[in-house]
Amino acid sequence: MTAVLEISGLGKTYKSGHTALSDVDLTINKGEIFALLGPNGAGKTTLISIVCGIVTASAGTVTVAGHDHAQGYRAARTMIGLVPQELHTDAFETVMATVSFSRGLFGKPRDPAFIEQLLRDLSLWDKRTSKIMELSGGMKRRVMIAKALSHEPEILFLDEPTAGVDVELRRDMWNMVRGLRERGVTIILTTHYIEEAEEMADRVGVITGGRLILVEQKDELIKKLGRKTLTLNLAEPLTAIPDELGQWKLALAGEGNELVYEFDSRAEATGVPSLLRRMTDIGVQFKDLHTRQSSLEDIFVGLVHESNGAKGEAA
Ligand SMILES: Nc1ncnc2c1ncn2[C@@H]1O[C@H](COP(=O)(O)OP(=O)(O)OP(=O)(O)O)[C@@H](O)[C@H]1O
Repeated sequence: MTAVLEISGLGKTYKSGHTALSDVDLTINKGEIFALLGPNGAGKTTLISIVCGIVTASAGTVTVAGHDHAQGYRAARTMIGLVPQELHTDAFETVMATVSFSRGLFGKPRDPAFIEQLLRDLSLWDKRTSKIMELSGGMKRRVMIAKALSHEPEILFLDEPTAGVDVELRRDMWNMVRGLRERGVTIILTTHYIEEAEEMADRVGVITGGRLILVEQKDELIKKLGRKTLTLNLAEPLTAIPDELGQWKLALAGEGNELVYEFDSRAEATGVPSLLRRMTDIGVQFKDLHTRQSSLEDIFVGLVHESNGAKGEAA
């Protein structure tokens, strides 16, 4: 695996005195899709903005494909495309002029065939002579993507790309992301839609309070997702878990009226059938049962909560 982006000891304290990032270390590999998850104000945009040269870091280093960000900024920045959260572009220009101009800004030679293909891929070709101000919000977002890709970057940052977009644009966006990945482009996105990260990302990072608290392969997270909880509503309450049920990881809840069993739903033997048989054998009856699958959202919320709790304790 080749590292395309290396972030080390990155920190940012704004002039207001607010520390938005603390000691962030992160390595992104070429060709991967990395999702950065975090609650509002976690520091996601600050992180992206530093890498894209919009905000200056207070501490740490950023290296883009071997180019040190501070010394070789131009070379580093040319390799990066950014689709920002906020849409800002010249309202009076046409789509074609806006996108072609962006390419020129990075010193790339004109390539009308490339721009045409890009506009076609983003369903913007028919709108190429329209002024930006005449476009719908979704179309404007497509223009922002076309601008970000106009200089053929190797790394694409998407900051909340699907917030407030319609289903069609979201689908197009993900098709585009998959297509770019096939061509070896590295994609780093922030999203509030955790299912999206679940579907698209190779790896996931969770950031909260300016700290990167977890970076993990999505498959690993899916293993965690595989955890299920079975709750059995008992016919008669229990005061303790019977010794005969000692081999299962059980807990009593609901004042002894519920028996809760947590298990790995992907495991070959979940232990559920044998547990139910054993309960029947020893005369512990249940009226009802239900299962619940933990989602990435549960894991995410739990992590953020834990981290905030730890901060509170430390304070
Ligand atoms: N220019 C600034 N001056 C002072 N504080 C700032 C500035 N920009 C951002 N912040 C603060 O830094 C923190 C991190 O903000 P950032 O925009 O990076 O978060 P985020 O994770 O992108 O949030 P969201 O999901 O809401 O976009 C927030 O508390 C924010 O108020």
